Amino acid sequence: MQVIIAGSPGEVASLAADRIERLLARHKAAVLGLATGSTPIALYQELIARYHRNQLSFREVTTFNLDEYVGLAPEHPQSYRTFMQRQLFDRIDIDPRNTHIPNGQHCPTEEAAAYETRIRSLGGIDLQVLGLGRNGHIGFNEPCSSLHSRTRIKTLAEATVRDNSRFFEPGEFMPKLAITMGIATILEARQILLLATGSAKAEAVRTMVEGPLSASCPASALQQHPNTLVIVDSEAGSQLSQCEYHRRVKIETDRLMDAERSRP
Ligand SMILES: O=P(O)(O)OC[C@H]1O[C@](O)(CO)[C@@H](O)[C@@H]1O
Repeated sequence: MQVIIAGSPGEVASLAADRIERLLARHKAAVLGLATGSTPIALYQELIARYHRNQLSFREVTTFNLDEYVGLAPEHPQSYRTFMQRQLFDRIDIDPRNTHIPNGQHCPTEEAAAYETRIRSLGGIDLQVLGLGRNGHIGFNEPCSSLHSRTRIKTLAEATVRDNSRFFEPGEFMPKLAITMGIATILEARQILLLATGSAKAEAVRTMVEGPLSASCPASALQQHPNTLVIVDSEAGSQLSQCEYHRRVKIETDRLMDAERSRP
């Protein structure tokens, strides 16, 4: 697991966009795994800006989102499908037929199995973007999720329901169930990019990076993945005991990249 502690949420977004830009430069038809929540919004804005500057095209890209609320129609204002359309898909040149999000109105068991099959049939995910729940969840894999889990229905933890209630109007129905890629499904992505910003995520970041591998912190499963990059801002990284080490790794990596770029 490589950890980059960026100076600001804006830098987190820009470093993450660099990774995606680099992937698309060598693989125009890449398969991206995408996430919802507040954290990736700045990344999506950066990708949209780069698309407008003709730095990026999504014409041949395929996407798979991590999760969707059970019971919400795709066109529901709070569905993750609506979120993705508004935050990214409607603002870039992606072919809508290549964007995949579980359908919260289909039978969850059948939908989950079909989702796994669709991911596999398109060659698997090249790069998976992840946010991080305050309780250490990734996707909607709440604490105690099996580290071998596949896409399935999950009950949301109370903390998650509380955290995500900010997206719903007071008194509005908020689903307590979701279909989510499993932890084993996520770990099959060839590259993982986890983003976290703000002090509310500091403890979860520390447990994910430095804690024991444990189902109590589902994100700690990423310690087993051979190509995971965690990009946090200084607040989210504030509880890491190896802060200085991570900063030095970034300086050395930047130097190496500059040297690569300036090679004739
Ligand atoms: O970025 P936020 O809004 O803090 O959300 C963090 C996590 O919570 C979720 O939105 C689900 O609760 C995840 O998709 C995300 O990884």
